[in-house]
Amino acid sequence: MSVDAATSVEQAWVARAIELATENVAAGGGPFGALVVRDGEVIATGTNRVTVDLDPTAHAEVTAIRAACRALGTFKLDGCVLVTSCEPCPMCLASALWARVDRVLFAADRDDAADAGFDDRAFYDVFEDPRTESPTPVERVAVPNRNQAFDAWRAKPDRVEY
Ligand SMILES: Nc1nc2[nH]cnc2c(=O)[nH]1
Repeated sequence: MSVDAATSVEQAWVARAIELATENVAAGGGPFGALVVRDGEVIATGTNRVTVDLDPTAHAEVTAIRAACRALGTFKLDGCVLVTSCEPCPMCLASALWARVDRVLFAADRDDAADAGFDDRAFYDVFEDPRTESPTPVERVAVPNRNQAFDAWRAKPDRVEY
């Protein structure tokens, strides 16, 4: 869907995410804000808390997803829309996938984030561009019991799947 096709309600959600992001800068956090919306209702909001909480995973989208899950008492956000001031980074996109949100709406993109000094685009390149090597080595270690935990999982009849 193109940005131009967004409804005025969606535009208002995005505007709120940008407002949260801007307020968060003044509060000492990163310039990112997000909302989780279900049936037109804002379930939760989130801002970037990386430097405030000393948590590199505390991106706005992740904090919004965590807050929404707490508010709804679930780990599944199907039926929800994640609205964010900036295109989700690979971690936030993966979080949205794991949360099973129905849609993601964003305002600024990875190039805008790069212009502001953030590595979103560089990290996308690690996943999307085969010529880009991961700056962090990721190496497999050969062990005979590599599937031990998966075997335990498959054998557990009352496992909670997600
Ligand atoms: N989308 C997004 N990108 C980021 N890059 C660094 N922090 C963030 C964040 O909170 N959200």
